[in-house]
Amino acid sequence: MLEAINLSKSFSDKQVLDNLNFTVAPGEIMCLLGANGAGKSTTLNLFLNFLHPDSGQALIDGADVHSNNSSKDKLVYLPEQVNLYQEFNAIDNLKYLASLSDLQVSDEQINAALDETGLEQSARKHSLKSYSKGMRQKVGIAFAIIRQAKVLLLDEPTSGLDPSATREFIKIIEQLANKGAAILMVTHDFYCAHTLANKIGIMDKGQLLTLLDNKQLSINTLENKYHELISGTSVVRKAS
Ligand SMILES: Nc1ncnc2c1ncn2[C@@H]1O[C@H](COP(=O)(O)OP(=O)(O)OP(=O)(O)O)[C@@H](O)[C@H]1O
Repeated sequence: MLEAINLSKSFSDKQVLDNLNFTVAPGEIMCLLGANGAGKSTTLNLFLNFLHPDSGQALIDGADVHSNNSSKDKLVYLPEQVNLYQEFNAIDNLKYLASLSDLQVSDEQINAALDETGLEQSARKHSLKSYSKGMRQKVGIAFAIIRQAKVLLLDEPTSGLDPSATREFIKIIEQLANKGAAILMVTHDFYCAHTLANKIGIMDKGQLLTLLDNKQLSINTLENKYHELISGTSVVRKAS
């Protein structure tokens, strides 16, 4: 469970987050949409304890990430570019990451996690230098599987992915949510947000303007709501 309680953050005299409140329950996927500079990545950075809030709390399973270091053990973060160690192959990267988390993992466990992500067998022993963004992401997601992460934070995971890779990504994330992970994803991708999310928050200028029940929305309604809220305009699509 992920909870933002009255989270506020300023840089110098500029308020970039203003009293943010939301929860992401186990098995739930929440997407944050918003214009550039709305405060989405700052929100993730507060949950990662890379930044400290001026006021409010970022909680993982009820523990404040700022005062409880071990709450980060439950979390895996996938940045927009998953780089890892370029010279290592997928298996060695995962062994190394696991060792940093004091986890003992066998090759069988690593391969089982990579099987879940769909990373091809033939690619696993090649160095990450030769990997596409989608393949790197699968290695990052395999780490979340190995670590049995309860919380996944994703920053613009589908930017630069082709449609097939996006579809594969969506399937893997759905599987992780079905296994009980609480997932918070920052994105500019309406299709991905609409396909995956249970709820969608639209942010602007540090505020969560609305929290929508995605299952009640068509993608057109979502897009229109976004544009109405962010720029005061809506998009009218012609039927073809
Ligand atoms: N370390 C920092 N120091 C000063 N200002 C910052 C810092 N980090 C972010 N900001 C500012 O905070 C605001 C919110 O930035 P943030 O990166 O959270 O937005 P975002 O919604 O993720 O945008 P984007 O969609 O472009 O990634 C922006 O005005 C940004 O310039």
